[in-house]
Amino acid sequence: MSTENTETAGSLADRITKPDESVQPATSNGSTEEKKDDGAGVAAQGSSLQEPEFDVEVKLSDLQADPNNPLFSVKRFEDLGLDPRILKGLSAMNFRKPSKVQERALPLLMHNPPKNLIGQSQSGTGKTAAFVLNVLSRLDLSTEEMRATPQALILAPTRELARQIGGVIRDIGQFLEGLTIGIAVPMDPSERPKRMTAAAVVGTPGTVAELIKRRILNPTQFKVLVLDEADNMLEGQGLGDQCIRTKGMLPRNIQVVLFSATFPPLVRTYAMKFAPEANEITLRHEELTVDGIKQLYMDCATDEQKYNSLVQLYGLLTVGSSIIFVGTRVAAAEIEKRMTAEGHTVASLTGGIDGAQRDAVIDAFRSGEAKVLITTNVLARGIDVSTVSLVVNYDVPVVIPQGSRQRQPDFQTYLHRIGRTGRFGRIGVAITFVSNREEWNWLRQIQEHFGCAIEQLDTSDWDEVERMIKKTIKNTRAQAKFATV
Ligand SMILES: Nc1ncnc2c1ncn2[C@@H]1O[C@H](COP(=O)(O)OP(=O)(O)OP(=O)(O)O)[C@@H](O)[C@H]1O
Repeated sequence: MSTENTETAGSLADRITKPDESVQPATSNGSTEEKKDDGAGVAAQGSSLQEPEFDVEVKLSDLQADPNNPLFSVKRFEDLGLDPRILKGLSAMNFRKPSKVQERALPLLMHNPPKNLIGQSQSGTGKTAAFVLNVLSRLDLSTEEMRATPQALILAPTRELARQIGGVIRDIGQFLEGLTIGIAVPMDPSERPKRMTAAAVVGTPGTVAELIKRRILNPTQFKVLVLDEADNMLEGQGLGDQCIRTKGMLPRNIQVVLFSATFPPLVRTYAMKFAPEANEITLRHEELTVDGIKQLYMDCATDEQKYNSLVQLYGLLTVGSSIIFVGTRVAAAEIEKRMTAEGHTVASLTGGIDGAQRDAVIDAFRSGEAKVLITTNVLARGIDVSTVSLVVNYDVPVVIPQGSRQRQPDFQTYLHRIGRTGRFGRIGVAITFVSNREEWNWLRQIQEHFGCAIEQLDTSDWDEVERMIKKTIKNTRAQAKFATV
């Protein structure tokens, strides 16, 4: 499994956040603890890598008017049969037009009788809102009793993603009176409530299964089951087993919705069993890279030179927000320690730290208080922080396929990692470090797999590197304006 699995079958430290805790009940002011920007901006906000005169409104509408762009749609949200209070929520979030995946998925999702859906779309194109709109449309909040009855279950691979999705439900549903949201992620057993009484429940699979088993969460009235990052959730053991176990405890006729940017062929076959007779929205792997993300690599002679390159880049990293992906928790801790000792301000988040600390770090990163985040694959997927303008693959993501001893490039993880930048038409830069022939080969395979160009940055001239990155952002932005993704 490529993503660092933070919750295993044995993990009993359950975290349940009642609606009034990390995710607040729907309010009309839409204030959020995990403050998101309004979604209409295109350039990385707060980044001096962007040009200030840039007209973000023009840009997003240009992208949404290009039929070849994943953000394109002919319809308006008003044409999709949504409740006026939900439309009001979208408007408050400044979502003007649906993206392609939202326009295509919503009629399929909201059709009655409900049908299953397997949906694929590039990173940062609004899959979350697509399934959240369906979830909100299907909740019955008409009585006190129903408001306290769990009706929709969304499973995500990590606590950070579960909390983020809870925030999106709250934001879009802010005008739905009585909307209650429960977050079920690992927490101390002493903090567990006796009963989870929220209409929409978002959680990680192990915790949710455990809550159902302990009769804290009543599974009998669930109408919708969503798996976000579904390929990751279903592949391999661990999360996959937990998802199957959980689904086995839910009503048989539940609507199953699977979303991801990636569905490798083997997992897709399995996904079709998990979501029988599903409608499908698919992409070829050559269509998966996002034009707004400029992909670069740096040839570093040694591991030490990798570190030196990172430190050299630091000035650029802090211009916007940046994520540095490393292969292991140990590597993350070492780099953090070394950089901190040398006077740099960096934060780190891995599966090795406790839940409360993880929440504090990701919240600080979202708010911009922490600008450089060192992490493992635990944050490779789904995390949406629109100010991220730079992603560094300090280590090329690799995987050891089952039954093999040979490491291979992890195509899916590469795509998800670089997709933490370039969100919803924004521009971003992804730099991968390679320090030997093997890594260089992996990178070449990644390039071939996605049919994309990954250009070299020359580390012998740092002024040139800086110029190149700034120029890249400018060009990428110009390209993205006429993108044919
Ligand atoms: N119709 C819209 N108009 C404007 N902004 C939108 C719209 N839909 C989604 N967004 C914004 O786009 C960003 C990316 O959305 P989201 O996180 O759902 O992407 P995703 O497709 O799930 O990506 P990933 O595959 O990386 O998980 C979010 O900040 C969201 O608020």
